[in-house]
Amino acid sequence: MHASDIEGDLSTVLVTEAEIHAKLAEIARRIETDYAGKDVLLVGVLKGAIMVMADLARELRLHVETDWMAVSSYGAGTKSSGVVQIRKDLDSDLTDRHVLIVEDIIDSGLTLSWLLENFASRGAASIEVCALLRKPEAAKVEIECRYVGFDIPNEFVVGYGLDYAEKYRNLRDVGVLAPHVYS
Ligand SMILES: O=P(O)(O)OC[C@H]1O[C@H](OP(=O)(O)OP(=O)(O)O)[C@H](O)[C@@H]1O
Ligand SMILES: Nc1nc2[nH]cnc2c(=O)[nH]1
Repeated sequence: MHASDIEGDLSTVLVTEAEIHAKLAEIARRIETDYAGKDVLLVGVLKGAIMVMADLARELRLHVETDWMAVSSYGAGTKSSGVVQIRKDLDSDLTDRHVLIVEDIIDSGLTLSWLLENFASRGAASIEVCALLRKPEAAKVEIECRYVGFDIPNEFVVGYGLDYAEKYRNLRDVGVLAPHVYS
């Protein structure tokens, strides 16, 4: 069975692999300009950001370091609990670092709002956010996000790192699951 057969579980493809790669290339050019002459620390938020991190980092013609943070507010379901837990903290000291947080999605904004406040106390020189997807209609808090890939409708999406019950992260496109998957 080929991995792309799981694409059959999608009712709608919202963003294709090709669109994602074109957008990450655009964002990478902006980051190269904005951070010229600076060392950047890319902080990926596990697990959803694995694909964005891998593709964005390889697209950048800059020296970057990478680190990972694991936080969770979603558990196994499709609704944010609003309670953010640290599952894995950073290995790096953020003092005087130019930090670019790499996220797959901003939904309610609660995860990033919490992360930004947490990072602000660690002495970074700058903190910015890059998110591949954003759901404007779902925002419970406003997040200043310097680099946004796509604004999408307020629907639960999977693929390109985003899961449903830990599955579908390996889909190449981003889409909405068909109703039969939930039953
Ligand atoms: O804006 P919010 O409503 O806070 O949602 C965004 C967060 O939700 C997802 O993580 P999740 O907790 O599902 O963990 P995962 O990345 O390990 O799947 C996603 O990766 C973001 O971190
Ligand atoms: N898989 C998935 N995780 C999320 N976390 C916050 N929003 C979403 C979403 O739409 N899909």
